[in-house]
Amino acid sequence: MSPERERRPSRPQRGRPAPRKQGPRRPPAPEDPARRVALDVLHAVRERDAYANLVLPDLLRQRRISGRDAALATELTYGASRAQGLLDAVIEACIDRPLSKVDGTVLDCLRLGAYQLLRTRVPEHAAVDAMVNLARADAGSHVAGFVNAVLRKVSEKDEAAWLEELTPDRDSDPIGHLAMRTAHPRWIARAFAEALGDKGTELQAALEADDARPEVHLVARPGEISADELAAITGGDVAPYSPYGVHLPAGAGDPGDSEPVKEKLAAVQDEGSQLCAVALTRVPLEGSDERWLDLCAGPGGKAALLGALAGLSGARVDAVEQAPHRARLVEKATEGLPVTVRVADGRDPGLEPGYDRILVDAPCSGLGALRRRPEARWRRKPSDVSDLTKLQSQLLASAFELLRPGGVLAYVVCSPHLAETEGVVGDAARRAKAEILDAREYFPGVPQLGDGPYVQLWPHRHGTDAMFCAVLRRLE
Ligand SMILES: C[S@@+](CC[C@H](N)C(=O)[O-])C[C@H]1O[C@@H](n2cnc3c(N)ncnc32)[C@H](O)[C@@H]1O
Repeated sequence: MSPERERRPSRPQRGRPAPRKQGPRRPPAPEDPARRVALDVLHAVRERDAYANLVLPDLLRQRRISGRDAALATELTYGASRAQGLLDAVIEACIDRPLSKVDGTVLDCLRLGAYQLLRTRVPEHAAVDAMVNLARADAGSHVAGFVNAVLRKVSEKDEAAWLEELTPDRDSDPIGHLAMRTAHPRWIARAFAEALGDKGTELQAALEADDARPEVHLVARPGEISADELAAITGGDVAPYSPYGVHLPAGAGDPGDSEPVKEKLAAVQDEGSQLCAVALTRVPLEGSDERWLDLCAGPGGKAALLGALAGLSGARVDAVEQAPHRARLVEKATEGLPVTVRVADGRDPGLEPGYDRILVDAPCSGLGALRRRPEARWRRKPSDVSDLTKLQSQLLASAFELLRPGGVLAYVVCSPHLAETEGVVGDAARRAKAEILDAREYFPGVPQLGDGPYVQLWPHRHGTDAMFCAVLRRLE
């Protein structure tokens, strides 16, 4: 064993990255464009809270990277982002201080290097040398020895052996065990376990499905094109549950390029979102059924579906959105439909009460759609949930004020976290004197919906995002 491997590497420096001695960030290393892009994306995510799946395609385009290099850059960026917790645990086991004391740029290099060593077939020397070079370029030559030593230590074991060493015991800590095995933060694994009422095989299936890349779903605009026609044109499959849904095959290319989407006969929308919007329209009503409201409408996916269905039944939709730029997206999505978009705070939107149907698709932690954003699970914090539940309760209370007696409301969040789902709804229903309806009735044909009255969809059960839907009727 080399002396490097015997020594426990020490950290290169404390605190923030060393100022670069040669002015601004270096141009991409021409000999290793894939790793350079991956590193730059991790940097943007860490420093600017950027979204990897937005930054990466931009950088690939700007730098004209395609083919195998683009594929490698994508694999490294998304893989290292998803597996961050596991990679960090391994790196921490290879150094003699907390990870928080490692310079951010160096840490990005270590994460990318560890990912290559543990989860790809990149040869050890290629992975280590490449990351040492990048670390040297970005953080200075004094870090090269440290990065080299840490990565050599990481490479002494494969992923299975590291997991064996680092994973808590399944019997004494089942949630910690699965969290580490599936590279999820413990608090998210616990939230899933509480929502599922399971810490075993089903939790494992849920966490594994959360790691898989989601299929792309389209919604066929009601009255314009049927799901059958849309499936035939796009080469997709008619969705199993939504009457308007189509699942595109993997690798079908950019759905925005397909003719039906360009002509606004269809749009990209997860089947779970379609089901929740449609559920609201399925609830029987006595009396008028003309005024519908979408209280949190941006960017307009559900408003467009509701608008199309309203158009077919002679109703109109008011779509409220607080953020002006998102309200513009709603306008674009609902062009030509009987939808009026208003920029307002849904907690006090200044609208005339008396709505027949209201959708509250509330801002939420998004724990149900983590699979769409590789880094999202590591960015979210438990405190996000407590901040959001207050806003969710206020929006729901406002919606009840605007609903007519006998009118119906769907409360939807893309999260299975019990505080954001049952917690918010139970409180609001008590305060507003509302009846909680059995939402499962409005999801016909959808299996595994549990005991009700709420509907919680799951990627591993339904192939959808983990959307939650409660349906309530105002009593008086
Ligand atoms: C989950 S998203 C809605 C998704 C949308 N229904 C769709 O299907 O495309 C929640 C939206 O609520 C908006 N929002 C946040 N706070 C709000 C408030 N106080 N009033 C109205 N809208 C708000 C956010 O800007 C965001 O666009």
